Amino acid sequence: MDTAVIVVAAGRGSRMGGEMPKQWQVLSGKPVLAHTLAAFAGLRVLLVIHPEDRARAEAFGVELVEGGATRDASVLAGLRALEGSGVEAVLIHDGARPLVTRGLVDRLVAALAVHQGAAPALPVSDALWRGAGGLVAGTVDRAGIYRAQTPQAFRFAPILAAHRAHPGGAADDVEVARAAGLDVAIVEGEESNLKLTWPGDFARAEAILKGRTMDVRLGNGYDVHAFCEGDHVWLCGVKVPHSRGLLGHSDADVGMHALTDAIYGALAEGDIGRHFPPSDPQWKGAASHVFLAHAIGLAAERGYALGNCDVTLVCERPKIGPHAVEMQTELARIMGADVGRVSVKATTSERLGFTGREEGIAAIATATLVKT
Ligand SMILES: Nc1ccn([C@@H]2O[C@H](COP(=O)(O)OP(=O)(O)OP(=O)(O)O)[C@@H](O)[C@H]2O)c(=O)n1
Ligand SMILES: C[C@](O)(CO)[C@H](O)COP(=O)(O)O
Repeated sequence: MDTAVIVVAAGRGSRMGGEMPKQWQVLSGKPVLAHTLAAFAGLRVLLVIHPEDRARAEAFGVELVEGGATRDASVLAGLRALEGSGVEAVLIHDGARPLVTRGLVDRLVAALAVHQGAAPALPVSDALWRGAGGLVAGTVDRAGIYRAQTPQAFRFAPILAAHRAHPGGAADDVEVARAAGLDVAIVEGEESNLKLTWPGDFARAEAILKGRTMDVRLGNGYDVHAFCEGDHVWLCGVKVPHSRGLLGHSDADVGMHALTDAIYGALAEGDIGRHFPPSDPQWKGAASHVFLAHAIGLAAERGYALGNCDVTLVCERPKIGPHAVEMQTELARIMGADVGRVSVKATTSERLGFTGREEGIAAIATATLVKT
């Protein structure tokens, strides 16, 4: 199913307090929302913001839409913005839940194959009381009582219709869905997936992040393509005019192939040939962004985001320098990564060897993947 994510972040965080709304405050060195968005790397993300936050939100490089005065209104603004885009499923997530994991996201998406909705929750384990005037006034039966979390996942058309029909004031999107008669499966939530609500929650979140073990993977890739007749070459997603072309089963983008193999390498997942066999005619002439998007998507499925990558093109000509920034920008766009994490550079081989004789272009790439 074509899936998008709506991250609602238009609230003002009145219970948290502070100089700026909680989703913009710093948690372990970066804004809360930067943690939240990292969990959805590789997916289409729509960030619902307060109009006052537009300037700082633009730095994330995701689609933005302005929210409303209530959470319901903000979710509806996000759903409306996705209408007509072909999205079939949507995950609706609180920007104020920065510790969501990719594993939870995957379990929710899987549940949507059999249900109209799926949402994470944990059973209540403490006794529940009713209180009045500072005294215990009664006990509430906790059997079958759950603590609801987000992301809450739905098939797109029914949840849009449900939100349109709802009068407002719902606690969450599951309440809206159920009011419209949708079935919503309970998926096991995660204790760490807390919502930053009160001042003490930042310290809890910091402690959880510290406790998550650092898991960094490193991969390398190397590729070569020979020159042939032609008037341009594709390098790192950019069409570069040249007196020759590059020979290959796909578009022969040697830089993007090396980077794709570096990501597969970091995942111990072989190389492009394993996932897109050259013997398969459907990949003939394929644009190489398909391969790179697949590799980074596989990384995201396993819970990894790009740490950084570095591609070196080895050729006498064409000159790469004038195109390097455009190449970095294009690779970052395909991978849903910050452009500051993507490097493209070049070297000649001092006229030595096959690259020196201008028989072809070689590329090497390194990539790190970081567990989110
Ligand atoms: N008008 C609103 C209100 C809330 N939210 C978002 O909904 C999520 C959950 O809401 P909550 O924790 O209640 O956030 P706030 O409304 O910001 O907090 P408070 O109620 O303390 O003001 C948050 O990510 C928040 O930014 C939103 O997008 N639009
Ligand atoms: C949607 C939600 O996170 C589910 O637990 C929650 O209901 C929203 O937060 P609020 O504190 O109720 O506004």
